[in-house]
Amino acid sequence: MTATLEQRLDAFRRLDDAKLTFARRDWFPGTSGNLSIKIQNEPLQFAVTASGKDKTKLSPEDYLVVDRDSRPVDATSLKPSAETLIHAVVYQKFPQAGACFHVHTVWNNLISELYFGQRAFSIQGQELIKGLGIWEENARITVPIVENFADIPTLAAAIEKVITPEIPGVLIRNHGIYAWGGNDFEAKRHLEAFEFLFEYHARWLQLRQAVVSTTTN
Ligand SMILES: CSC[C@@H](O)[C@@H](O)C(=O)COP(=O)(O)O
Ligand SMILES: [Zn+2]
Repeated sequence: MTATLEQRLDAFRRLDDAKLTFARRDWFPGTSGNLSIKIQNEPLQFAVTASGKDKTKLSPEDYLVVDRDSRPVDATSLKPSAETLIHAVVYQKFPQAGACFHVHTVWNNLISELYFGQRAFSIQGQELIKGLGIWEENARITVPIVENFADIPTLAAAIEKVITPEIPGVLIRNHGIYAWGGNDFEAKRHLEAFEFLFEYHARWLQLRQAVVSTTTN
């Protein structure tokens, strides 16, 4: 069965909302980033951003519906995001995921490079960890980091290997983050929580260094 027109339009409208919200935060520099919302699991079909578009704008040619192999479901001149395969991997590994958002920010890039040696970034005792749906007191989370392979099937396979149901996101070294959730509301909340934690941690390191320098001089 293929997605109905109503389902497509609903997914496109939700993608418009998410896109404009993230664009206001400058989360799509240089046309980077891609977004998807799942329409159905069996067979997998999801709406995804078209490749190379200015994601700060809306146009009638922003999204298309693709299948598990990243192939457009309808005849179209639009090209799906170059990174569509990563969305497909997330939906196939976690059938309960309903939306997947990818942004490049300075903070997620800094954290991904700083902690690439450990292949993971960990943080503990931050209230915003609850934004990831983790409510235990003084929780510690660990976000996996993968190499930024230029070959997308290689990158998608590396991501597939490290993502877990506990942590709804993965960092790609000096590239960006993929975050997902049960629906677009939850994926947005997860993405915002991750970005807060990255920025907090990077700023904390800077501030701590500044304080150490002034007290030792
Ligand atoms: C223009 S730099 C970013 C791209 O190389 C890519 O990483 C990205 O996020 C956007 O690709 P796209 O094909 O538009 O979805
Ligand atoms: Zn990207």
